[in-house]
Amino acid sequence: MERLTIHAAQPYEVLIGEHALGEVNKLIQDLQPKVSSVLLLIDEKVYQLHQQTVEQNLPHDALYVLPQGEKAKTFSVYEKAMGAALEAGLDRHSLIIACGGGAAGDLAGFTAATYMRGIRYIQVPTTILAHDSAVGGKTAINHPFGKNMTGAFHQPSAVVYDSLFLSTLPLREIRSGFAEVIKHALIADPEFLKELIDHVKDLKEIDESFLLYALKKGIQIKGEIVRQDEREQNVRAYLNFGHTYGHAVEAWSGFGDKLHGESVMIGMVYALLLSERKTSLDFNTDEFIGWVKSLSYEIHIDAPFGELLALMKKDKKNLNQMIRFVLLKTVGQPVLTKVEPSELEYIHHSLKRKGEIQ
Ligand SMILES: NC(=O)c1ccc[n+]([C@@H]2O[C@H](COP(=O)([O-])OP(=O)(O)OC[C@H]3O[C@@H](n4cnc5c(N)ncnc54)[C@H](O)[C@@H]3O)[C@@H](O)[C@H]2O)c1
Ligand SMILES: O=C(O)C(=O)C[C@@H](O)[C@H](O)[C@H](O)COP(=O)(O)O
Ligand SMILES: [Zn+2]
Repeated sequence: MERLTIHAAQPYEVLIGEHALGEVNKLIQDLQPKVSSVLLLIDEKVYQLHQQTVEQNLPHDALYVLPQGEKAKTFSVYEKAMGAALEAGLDRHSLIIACGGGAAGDLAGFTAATYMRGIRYIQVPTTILAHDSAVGGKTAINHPFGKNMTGAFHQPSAVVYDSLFLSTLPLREIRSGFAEVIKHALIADPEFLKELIDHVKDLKEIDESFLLYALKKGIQIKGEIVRQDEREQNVRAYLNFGHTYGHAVEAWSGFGDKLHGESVMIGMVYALLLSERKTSLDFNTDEFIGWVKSLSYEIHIDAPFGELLALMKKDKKNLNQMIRFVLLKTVGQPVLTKVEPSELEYIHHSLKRKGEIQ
């Protein structure tokens, strides 16, 4: 197990690797002010698969089981989680443990951010994707109008990322989660991207130690951006690479039909094609597309452009009614750029053509 530090205004540790869960008890005991009680909010599937491990390692006074995955990020589940916190009698020195993927983490984090105007929480991520979601303090629930439309910045007190959970992930979730690893490489580190392309030929067979290395690297990249800009006033927007079109795809498909990482991959390929037109991108996009297709990622969605545009018009990065996209000049050099709907429509059709070519 290793420890990384996230240098937010209030720094905190990420414990990552084998046996990290064994540290939770001590970690909670050491928190100041002393924790008065603990509510565990846990993804249903994770509880089913790992109940014994969870009961042994995550101390709690009350437990509330969340619906699986994205179904947890709704107003009605938020109300129920809040009710569970009230019923458990949490006070301002209580703690919430968020255990699950990004959806459970976002819902539990938002519950912690708003319970009595904010109590502490720790993240216990259980998916590959959650190397991203558990770190950085973005918490939220969805609205039919768009992803994460109600939320708060609220940093966890710690992140405990035990690799034991990853062994039960279905391939589709591995693929979805790995898209955010690729995102971290694209926005920050050409060497890392090269390592990913060289090592990862089949997502069913990623070497365990390489996976852990890649997750740590992703967390370090994200941590450095969060250090510079915790509340997305400037460079944090780069972490949103692939998410403008990606979130539209996710919302259009009803939150669940297309997974977050699957949608982000479509959004990243879209943003690369847009970069070719807007920034004279210095990158071999076709080679990249070949690689991600070989990993069985889809790179387009058959959705009407007008409906995706309406969703992109609600994106949180927009200013003064202008859609703003994170584009790349080259790998490791993102830039936030205003884009016209006509340019977006052109790329939507190019992407469809590329997506249809085998
Ligand atoms: N807050 C952030 O900074 C941030 C960053 C990236 C993504 N997100 C959010 O994260 C969410 C996606 O997270 P995710 O991909 O982790 O998906 P998820 O939380 O929806 O979980 C995916 C599925 O895997 C199951 N699962 C979880 N852990 C498992 C395990 N160890 N073994 C077997 N099954 C397991 C869940 O029950 C669910 O069905 C999206 O809502 C996205 O918006 C947030
Ligand atoms: O941490 C960030 O900042 C990100 O943008 C990370 C994204 O991967 C993540 O999906 C995030 O939830 C998107 O945030 P949003 O502000 O676009 O809702
Ligand atoms: Zn994301």
